[in-house]
Parts: sequence; C-alpha cells; structure tokens
Amino acid sequence: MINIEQMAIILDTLPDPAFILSRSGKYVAVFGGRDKRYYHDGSGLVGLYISDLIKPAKANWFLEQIARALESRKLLIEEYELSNSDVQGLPDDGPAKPIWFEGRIQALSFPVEGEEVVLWVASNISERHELEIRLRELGETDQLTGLFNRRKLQHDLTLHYKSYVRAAVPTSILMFDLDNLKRVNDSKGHHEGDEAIRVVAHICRQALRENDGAYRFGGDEFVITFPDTGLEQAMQLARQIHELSRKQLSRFLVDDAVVTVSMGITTIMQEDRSYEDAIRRADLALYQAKNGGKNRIIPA
Ligand SMILES: Nc1nc2c(ncn2[C@@H]2O[C@H](COP(=O)(O)OP(=O)(O)OP(=O)(O)O)[C@@H](O)[C@H]2O)c(=O)[nH]1
Repeated sequence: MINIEQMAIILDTLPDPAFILSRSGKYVAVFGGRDKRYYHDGSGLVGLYISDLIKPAKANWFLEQIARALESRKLLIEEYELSNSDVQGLPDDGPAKPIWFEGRIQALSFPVEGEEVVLWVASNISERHELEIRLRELGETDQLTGLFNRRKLQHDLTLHYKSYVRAAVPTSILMFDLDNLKRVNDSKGHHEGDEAIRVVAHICRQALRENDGAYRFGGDEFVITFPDTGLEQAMQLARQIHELSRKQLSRFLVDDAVVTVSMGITTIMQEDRSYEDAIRRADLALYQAKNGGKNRIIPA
C-alpha cells in the first residue's frame, strides 16, 4: 500500500501542475509541474488570489471557469494562453514564450476553509497548438502563391454574406483571370507561367487594404474580396490592380501577345440567396470581359 508520505511525493511528481482553487479564486494548494522546460514553479502562489495576480479580463475568465465546473460538477476542458508576465509572483526561470494550456477542471467533493474548491490540472499544449495553427494555415493557403485558397474563400464569403444579411455591410468581389498564359506556358515553359502567376500574387499583396482578401481560385484565376466596400469604390481598386498588372506583366510577352488580366466585378446584393450567386455574377462578368476582347474590367 502507498503510505501518506509516498502519496505526497506522487502528488508533487505529477508531470503537469495541479492547482486546488477555491470559488473566490484562492490558490489553496499547488502540486507537480516541476519541469522548468514546461512550467513555471507555481508553489509561491499558495494562499494568494487569482484576482490579485492576474490582469482583470483574464482573472474573470478563470473565475468563470471555476464557477462553471462547480455548478456542472462535470469535467470541464478549456484551452487558454498564459505567460509568466500575466501572473505576478511567478519566477522568471521557466519558458520565456507564452504557454498554451489545456485546463482540466473538476469540482472536488469537499470544501476547504468553508469554500467550494476545484482541481485544475494545467497541461502545456504549446507544441500541439502551434502545429494546429500551422496545419490550419496550410489548409487555407495556395502553395504556389502563398495567397489564400478556394476553401478559405468559401469560408470568408460565407461570413461576408452573413454580415450583409445581418447589417447590410456590402462586400464587393473581384474575379480575374490571366490572358494568354497558355501561350507563355507553351512557348517558354511552365516555369515562366508559374512566374507570371507569382507576379499576380505580388500585385494583389501590393494593392490590398487591411481587410481585403486575395485568393487563388484555381489555375490562373484569382478572387479579391473588398469587405465593407460598394461597387464604385471597388471599381477604383480594380482599376489600380489592372494598371499594376499591365505594368508588371508586360515582360511576359510571346510574339505579339502579352499577359494581361480580364476582370469581372460585383457586390453582394439583396437578391442573392447565398454568396455563390454573387460569385456566379462575377464569373459571368469575367466571361464577358474575355469575350469582349480581354484585358478589361466588366462590372455586374
Ligand atoms: N504555369 C502554370 N500554368 C497554369 C497553372 N494553372 C493553370 N495554368 C495554365 O493556365 C491556362 C489556363 O487556360 P486558359 O485560361 O484557357 O489559357 P489562357 O491562355 O490564359 O487563355 P485566355 O484566358 O482565354 O486568355 C492553361 O494553359 C493552364 O495550363 C499553374 O499553376 N502554372
């Protein structure tokens, strides 16, 4: 059988720190989490209160989670970020960067000093968190250009459409396609064609305002979204992008054919049942730009 001294050693050897916290946010006890590569030593916190140590917004969040665990009596699992500069009284030795934690919070069945308490186990999940961010970025980025991909466009346009329905915030959509890329590929090779596509991505980045989004729709087709922007203003931005393209793509020349861009532009409208209706309209306008002789902008 394990005796009480051994039990105390086991508690202190727990790989992740385990806090006993009262409803009012008092650190009643701290066990484990001794490896300084992963954790700051929290033993100096015992007897102190969360609200005295942590900035108000975060402190309130901790108190809310304690209350939730006490009310539900069920295991509560929450992820949060915390650095040692967020918590007064923590030593400097330990991880320098902010840590992402997974907190596992469970009400205990006995009070301490007349107050209800929870057990809060805080696991360092920073590596997993970074990997998740990286995977999300990869899942929404086009490899050749570094622009967002079509999946991300669908996600963002869904939100823009909701903003339009909820608060009549207009989003304009510019769809454009390179002209004559096939001739560059055929006569100068795919590598040169790739370069033209990268130049377009660079132009998009040059022209974007803070909340605009640039996406590779597929092949040599691109979309730019202009949130909170009506058609007239979006037309001006499209003209700028068209002009930048005219200058920067002029070096991709095959015989008498230059790489240019054809553009269709529209705004989410009242009759649209989803963002897809607006995309279809932009696509149709782009088709008209191609049919009208390429290298032009057609609004719809
Ligand atoms: N190098 C390169 N070419 C691509 C890529 N994606 C699509 N393309 C080429 O882009 C061309 C797209 O077809 P089209 O739009 O009909 O060709 P285009 O010469 O631009 O024709 P217009 O749009 O009518 O001017 C095809 O030749 C594709 O092979 C890519 O990632 N790299």
